[in-house]
Amino acid sequence: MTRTPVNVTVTGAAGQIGYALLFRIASGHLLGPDVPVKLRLLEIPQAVKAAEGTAMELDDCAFPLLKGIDIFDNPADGFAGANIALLVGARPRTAGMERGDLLSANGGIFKPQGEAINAGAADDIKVLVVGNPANTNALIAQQHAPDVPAERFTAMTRLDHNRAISQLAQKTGAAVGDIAKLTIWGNHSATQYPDIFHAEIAGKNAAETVNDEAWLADTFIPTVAKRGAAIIEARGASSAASAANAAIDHVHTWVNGTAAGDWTSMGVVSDGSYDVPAGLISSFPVTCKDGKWEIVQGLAVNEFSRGRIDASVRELAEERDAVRELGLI
Ligand SMILES: NC(=O)c1ccc[n+]([C@@H]2O[C@H](COP(=O)([O-])OP(=O)(O)OC[C@H]3O[C@@H](n4cnc5c(N)ncnc54)[C@H](O)[C@@H]3O)[C@@H](O)[C@H]2O)c1
Ligand SMILES: O=C(O)C[C@H](O)C(=O)O
Repeated sequence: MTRTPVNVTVTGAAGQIGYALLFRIASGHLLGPDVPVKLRLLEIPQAVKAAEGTAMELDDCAFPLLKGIDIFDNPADGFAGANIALLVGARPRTAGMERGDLLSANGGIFKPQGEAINAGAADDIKVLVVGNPANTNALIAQQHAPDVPAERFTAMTRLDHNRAISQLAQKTGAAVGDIAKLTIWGNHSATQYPDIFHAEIAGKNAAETVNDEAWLADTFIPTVAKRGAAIIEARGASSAASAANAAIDHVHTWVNGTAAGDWTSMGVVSDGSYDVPAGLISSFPVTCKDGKWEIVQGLAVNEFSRGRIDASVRELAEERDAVRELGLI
């Protein structure tokens, strides 16, 4: 049976994450080896020519699953009929820019994109926001798409999740595949909280296995939370291939489900679980099944974790209040 191709819109397609992402989507890593895709690349007018160059390279790969590439310079056309939308393009922070300026500049991008998704995306649209500040950009887009169920808007903390697994594997000598139930809570920022108290290494509790609270507080958490800045310092540019890989992981898990006995981390609209104010887009432990996510319930939150979750959630609330004051939501 021939499947109808899935329309995947990628914004910021000519950027560095876009370049690392598009070839993996086209080769079947996003949705699976049997799912044909059509790519819809959205860029600003000045970058359309570069996106055309990437499209030429995609053609040159002769990917059997790639059924078409269209390039747009406006959100209305870019999101028309989209089943999956990866919102990567964003305004980076430049020297001297205050947080309010950054939120305002990104509001100018994510408000019209939310409106365009509301107006023209497919009924089953799923949105992943990668562009920073990812959680608050997702909130802005979601608030401007009132006809789309709020749970379809998510923000990426899978890169943080993967980073934390890798750090824990290096500390313990475990295989990454043996690590499960790790959680990133809160914001995709330096306040995020990578939590190993419920994590397991080959079925054994990770925090008990590590048994080193000083390492947890002084090495593990800051290393994971500041990894983005460390990559920028080392590479002279922000993470690209690992960010693209995490975006692939996020959507693949959302669509195809979490493994039995495991969960993942996603920035999702809070329903008030774990005392995170309802409506904020915060990272939680989630399971996915049949294309839907659910927050893992009933985890005990100790004092160590509580203060760190609260601090990151406070930052999210401040960002929400700032974009509200700017009239962006
Ligand atoms: N959530 C995460 O874990 C994570 C990780 C890494 C990077 N990021 C963020 O992802 C974003 C993209 O990173 P990059 O390295 O690809 O940046 P980049 O500067 O290389 O590319 C961004 C692209 O977005 C395009 N763009 C800007 N405004 C647009 C708009 N309104 N519509 C469509 N396209 C637009 C630009 O023309 C550019 O081609 C940044 O905000 C970065 O901070 C997030
Ligand atoms: O682009 C950044 O500021 C860093 C990025 O979000 C990352 O976590 O690598």
